[in-house]
Amino acid sequence: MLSYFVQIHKQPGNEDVSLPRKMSEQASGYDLYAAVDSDVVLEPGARALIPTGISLAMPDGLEAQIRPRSGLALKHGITCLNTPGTIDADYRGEIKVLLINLGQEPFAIARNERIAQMVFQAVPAVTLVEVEELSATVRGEGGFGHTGK
Ligand SMILES: O=c1ccn([C@H]2C[C@H](O)[C@@H](COP(=O)(O)OP(=O)(O)OP(=O)(O)O)O2)c(=O)[nH]1
Repeated sequence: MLSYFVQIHKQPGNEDVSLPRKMSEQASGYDLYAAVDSDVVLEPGARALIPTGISLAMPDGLEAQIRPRSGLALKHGITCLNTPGTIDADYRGEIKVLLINLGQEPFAIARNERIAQMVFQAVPAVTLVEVEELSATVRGEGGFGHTGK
């Protein structure tokens, strides 16, 4: 199993906000906690950028993905608008979560509430090489449902 050390830093004023946490031993995601000063109410259809109070330093070759929590999505229609959100290895700013309320009722996000999850992924080193022609395949240019139902 690949293993990495990732540095985590709490933004000042957020000592009380939980660090990202795995809720079971083999969970893929670390739950992220809202570092809002007071409740943020998301009206149906509204979106908001929710701070988490943390920033990271990952080794080169790693990214973090911000993904929705299925329970919030099922019960309240709360999901991430840009999912999965991409946290780059060289980003040192506060991690924020762009939530949207696709439900029918207003939803209040409280300080220290679990709002999303963060999954670390290895990113291969890729060099794009421009060529005049691409190698042939059976599929060719077929896509967007060309194989039918
Ligand atoms: O859900 C997210 C997505 C991104 N980010 C931060 C980390 C990421 O490294 C940076 C830039 O994200 P992205 O590349 O998605 O944004 P962009 O719209 O392309 O902006 P930029 O020009 O700053 O790269 O913003 C978050 O905190 N949460």
